[in-house]
This record gives sequence, C-alpha cells and structure tokens, in this order.
Amino acid sequence: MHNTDTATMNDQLSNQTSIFGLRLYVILGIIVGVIIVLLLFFISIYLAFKHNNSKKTKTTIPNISKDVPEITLDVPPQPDPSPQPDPPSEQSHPEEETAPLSYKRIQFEIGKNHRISYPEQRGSVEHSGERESRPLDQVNAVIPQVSHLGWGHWYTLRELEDATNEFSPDNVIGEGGYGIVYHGILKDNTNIAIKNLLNNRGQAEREFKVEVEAIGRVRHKNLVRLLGYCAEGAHRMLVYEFVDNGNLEQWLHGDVGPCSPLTWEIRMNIILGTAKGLTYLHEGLEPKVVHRDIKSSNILLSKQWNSKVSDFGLAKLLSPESSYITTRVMGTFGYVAPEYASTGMLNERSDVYSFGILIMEVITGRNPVEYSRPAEEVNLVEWLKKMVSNRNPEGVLDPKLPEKPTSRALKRALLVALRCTDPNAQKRPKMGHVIHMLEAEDSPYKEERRVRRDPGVGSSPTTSIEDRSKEEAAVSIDDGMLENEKCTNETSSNHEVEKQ
Ligand SMILES: Nc1ncnc2c1ncn2[C@@H]1O[C@H](COP(=O)(O)OP(=O)(O)OP(=O)(O)O)[C@@H](O)[C@H]1O
Repeated sequence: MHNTDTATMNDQLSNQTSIFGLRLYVILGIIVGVIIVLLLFFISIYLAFKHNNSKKTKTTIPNISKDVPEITLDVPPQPDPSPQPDPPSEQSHPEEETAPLSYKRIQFEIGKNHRISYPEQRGSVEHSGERESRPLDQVNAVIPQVSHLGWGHWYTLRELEDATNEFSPDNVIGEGGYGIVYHGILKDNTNIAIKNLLNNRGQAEREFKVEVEAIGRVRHKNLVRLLGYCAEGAHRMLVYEFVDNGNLEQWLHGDVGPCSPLTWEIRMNIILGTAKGLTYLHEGLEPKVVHRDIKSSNILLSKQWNSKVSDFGLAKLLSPESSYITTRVMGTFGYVAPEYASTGMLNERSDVYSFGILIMEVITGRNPVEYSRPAEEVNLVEWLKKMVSNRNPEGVLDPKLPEKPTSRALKRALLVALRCTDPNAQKRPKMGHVIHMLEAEDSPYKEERRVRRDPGVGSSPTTSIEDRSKEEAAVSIDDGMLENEKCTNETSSNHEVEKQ
C-alpha cells in the first residue's frame, strides 16, 4: 500500500502542468526558491536598516546646551559655595600658586553695559612646567558660559569644517605651541582664522578660558578680535578675525630679498599700533590685561601694514588692587623682563619690556637672541646699548631698510626702546606715555618736559628726585641726546645713558 502511494505521488509530481509544460516538482522547486530569496531579501533590508540607525546615533552632535549651559549677562553674582577669599593684597599673591581649588567669580567689565561674569577656578596656575590638567567633565564648569545675546558667536563644528574644507592641510596658516591655526571662509564670505587647540593635559581648556576672559569682549583696532568659539565634545576652537598679511616676524626675518618692503614709516606705524593695543589692555580695561607674550610673531599685519596684537593664551588679569601677581614664568626667550624671569612677579611693566625688545627688533631687523652672531652681538639689548654708547646709533639700522630714517627719528625710537627695557621695572614708562613719546612731532625734550608738568602721564610716582635730575640732564641734551651719550657696558639704565 505504502509503495503504491509513493509511486502515485511520484507520478503526480512528474506530471506535466499547464505552466509552460513544466513538471509539477519543477514548479514546486521554483516556488520554494522564490520564497527563500524573498526571505533573504527582507532579512538583509532589516539588517541594513538597523546598521544605519546605530551609525546615526554615534555621530550625533551632543546637545550644545548640555555641553556649555547658557547664562545671561549682567546677572547678579551668585553666592559661592565656598567662602570668598580675602581681597588680594597690595603685594604678592602666593595663594595663586598654592590655594586649594575653589571657585571665585570674575567680573570682566568693559563699558557700562557690558559685563560678563562667570566662575573662575582658583589655583588654576601651572605647576612645575606643566599646565594644569582637568578631566573633561569638569571643563563645562570653567568654560565661560555666554548668552547668545552676549558677545561672540557660537560656531558649530560642522560650520568650521565647511569653512576650512574639513580642516584641510592647505588651509593651515601656522602652528603655535597651543594648536594649529587654519584659514577659513564662512558661508557669508567672512574670512576667519581658527585656532584648533591641542587637547593636551587640559591645556586646551585653559587656553580657551584665558583667551575668552582676556579678549572675549574687547574690541580695539590694534587687537585681533575674537569672533567666537566652538566647544563641541572634546573640541575647543577659537575663531578670530582673519588678518591677511602674515606676522611681523615673517616680514622682519623671512626671505624678503635684499630690500625690505617695511620702510621706516611702516615700521614706526606698526610699533605705534602695537603700543595703542597694549595701552588699551593696560589702561583701558579693568581688570587690566597683561599679555605676557609680546613678540614679533604675535603682531599680525594687514595689507595696509596696520598691526594687531594676537595670541592671548598666556594673558593674565590684574586687578586694580594688585601691583603684581606671582605666577610661573611664561613667555618667549629673549622677550621676558628680567624681574619676571627671576622672581615670577608679573605686572604690565613686563609687557613694556617685551615691547622695548620689539622696537629694537624692528629697528635692527635682528632677533632678540642670535647665536649665529659674534659673541658680543648675540644679545640684542647689550649689542644695541654698546653701539649707542660708541656713538654709532646708525650702525644698528636694519641693512634691509629701503631708506635710512632721519637722525632725530632714529634717536627717538632708540630712546623709547631703551626706556622700555630699563632693568628697573619702575623706571619703564607706561604704554600711554610710550605713545606720546612715539607720536611727539617735536623734540623728545619738549615731550619730557610735558611729562614732568603732568607726572600722571609718564614717570612713575616712585621715580626718585635723583632719577628726575638724571632725566632733566638727559633731556637737556635734546638733539644730541644719544650722540653725546657715553654709556658703559654695565650701564643698563637708559636714564644713566641719557645723563652723560
Ligand atoms: N587671526 C589670525 N589671522 C591670521 N593669521 C593668524 C591669526 N592668528 C594666528 N595666525 C597665524 O597663525 C600662526 C600661529 O599662531 P599662534 O598664535 O598659534 O602661534 P605663535 O604665536 O606663532 O606661537 P606660540 O603660540 O607658540 O607662541 C602665526 O604664524 C600667526 O601668524
């Protein structure tokens, strides 16, 4: 019976059907095959869908408001969880180095209606050659929290990627100690410079915070403007106005051929612009800002040769009650003021010293320290003083200068440089006074007399009677100011130079 059934079934399966005369078992085979193919098709579509979904989740940009919560401007200070430290004393601030971490509120006020306030972490000073590192989850607490109504623009990573062709190497304009700088063009055709901060042991956070604190809301034609920032995930980027003609170091020390395009007038204009930017930082803001890294590579130039001070990554705020702060010595070799280098005591007069070195660099076309020179010429300050004391001020001029300046203009610039680099910080002029000295059309003698009539403008209140008489003697030399001077090698004070 069983054999008969099987035979019947085989017969039926082998019967030809009406579909193209195919046998039944062929038809069944085709149906099963189609079902399997369809199943595989649906399974693969399902898997592809799932994969896409998981990829999307990975690249979703974290909610900005989670990363950096928003606060409003001009809010009254919130009570601190920890007791406020005493106001800074008149002198040093060792607690800056040693205080345990606690929060204090910093208020950075520029003009009546512009105040930004946010917590600053105390004790955020570098230790033993390394900047403080902080886990990223703490970063949100110290990144300035800025209202969208406040200064600056919040750029998304996507916007900056688009502006820089995905941070293409072709867009790199330079690399500093704290990150790579890219040129970018925004959708509205604005040219920008983006500093992508290295996320190295918390440096990025600190640099970010310091720059924003120092120049976030500052606008001055001689200071590079910080347009905004990007803080997404671990990315920390600062977005600046783009300055389109390189930096002073490139123009002074780069390959420009035997004749520099920087005429004397252009050089003095660069110096004057830099002085104005620094005057604003020192005298136009409260708390004042000490730049700490004035040097030729941080002076950016426009096509019209106007100068703009950049790179506020090392800047420090100095409250009016403090005559100085103590902090780890930072800056660039050759530009750092001697008292700051030896004691760590910093105030705006350290910037004045660096500015004096900058003037010497601009006059001579030499670096502050050049080991390739004969021993007596390695140190720019020493060499320049020797040349002046040997009555050869013209011997210091950059051989690439297209035309020599007048003797008077050269002496004026040299006098300002020498005064700014006075080893005694108290005797250095303030930046506001430097502007007057540089701008003085008539003789420096008259300028000095004007200053003496108006002691607030120039001489430090601590200038002694003896110093004043030295200055009187110096200015009485007038046109022969530097030619008639004799200075010994150890005569590092230009007041002494002026006296002879
Ligand atoms: N806003 C800007 N516009 C145009 N170029 C810029 C701008 N900011 C910086 N640069 C250029 O990018 C380069 C790197 O600048 P950055 O300030 O990071 O470093 P640095 O001053 O050369 O070195 P360091 O910071 O280590 O002292 C410099 O050559 C500078 O000319």
